Amino acid sequence: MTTKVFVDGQEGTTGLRLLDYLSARSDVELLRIDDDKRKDPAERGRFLNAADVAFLCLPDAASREAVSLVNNPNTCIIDASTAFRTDDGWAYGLPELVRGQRERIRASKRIAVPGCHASAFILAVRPLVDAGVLPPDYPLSAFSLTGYSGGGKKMIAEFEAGGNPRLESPRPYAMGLEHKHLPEMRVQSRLAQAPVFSPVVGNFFKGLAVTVPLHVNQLAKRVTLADIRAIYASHYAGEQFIRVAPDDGPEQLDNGFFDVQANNDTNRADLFAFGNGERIVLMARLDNLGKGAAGAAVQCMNVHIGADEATSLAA
Ligand SMILES: NC(=O)C1=CN([C@@H]2O[C@H](COP(=O)(O)OP(=O)(O)OC[C@H]3O[C@@H](n4cnc5c(N)ncnc54)[C@H](OP(=O)(O)O)[C@@H]3O)[C@@H](O)[C@H]2O)C=CC1
Ligand SMILES: CC(=O)N[C@@H](CCC(=O)OP(=O)(O)O)C(=O)O
Repeated sequence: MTTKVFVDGQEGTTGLRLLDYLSARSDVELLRIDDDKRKDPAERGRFLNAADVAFLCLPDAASREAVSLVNNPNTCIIDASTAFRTDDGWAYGLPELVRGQRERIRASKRIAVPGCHASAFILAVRPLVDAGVLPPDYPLSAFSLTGYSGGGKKMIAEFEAGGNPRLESPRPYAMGLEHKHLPEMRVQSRLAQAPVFSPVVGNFFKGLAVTVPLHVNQLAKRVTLADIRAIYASHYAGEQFIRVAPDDGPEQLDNGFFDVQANNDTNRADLFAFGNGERIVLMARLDNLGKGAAGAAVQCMNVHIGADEATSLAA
């Protein structure tokens, strides 16, 4: 039996990537809207209601509109936008979050795909909160290094047009400390307050790494780097898309340098703990268009329809 799939936002960065993943699949029938009607709400509504799975790869407002157009109770919506990620009526689309999350994704007809920075942050932080190491009221901060494809078509065009020397060096942004991923970071990590979060976009297409600094003497209990790696290994035991770095050796660091792009073209997230025993940084790395967006959306569909979770995805 094939699954009828519609991608609303098929011409955008995430939408095009999703179509790449899906077009090779024999278990999926892609419903394609005519290009000149792709922003026509009536036509979108027809396609959304004809789909078993509808991916929304749209700005938040257009996602909300798409949801309002769906009246078929069988249509499962998998939304890549920020609109519903902390909404109780939606399953958070991170199957590895905690035991039981896959069942939520399987059972729900409304699935919100996590933000790219948020995915990395939550994967690094949530296990330590659940293990009682990181107090929920710890004053966390974090920064993220990301490729420019995270900014969608507009930012890609700016970087690729060339001729702007200001885009050559890394650019910190969201300086008002109100980045749109803060609510999901707080809620899905079970923190009392949002972190001070500073993203930095660099002159490379894709790849993302979030860094979370910790003072060991401020934690609820003293832990070593090995303890943190063991907590990760236990939390993510059996997870094919999560890799826990076992040490800080040359496999993890290239002459002491960290490679932000090493997970590109995979759906994998790598987790690290570095430091000197007193001062620690947690790091999580992923492809912002893979596990950070389209890969995660496909993984959610695989879980929801009961397909092999790795179909179309590289670990
Ligand atoms: N890029 C990334 O790394 C990630 C993005 N996301 C999220 O995914 C969503 C899409 O992002 P991204 O692909 O980067 O964005 P893009 O700007 O690349 O693409 C958005 C697409 O939506 C189309 N669109 C806009 N309004 C409407 C409408 N009313 N009806 C139908 N189509 C519409 C746009 O059309 P047009 O081509 O005419 O502009 C465009 O093709 C966003 O919510 C974003 O937050 C999530 C995770 C990561
Ligand atoms: C470089 C850049 O601008 N990145 C985007 C994040 C893209 C993403 O994953 O977030 P959403 O799914 O919430 O869009 C940003 O920081 O807003």
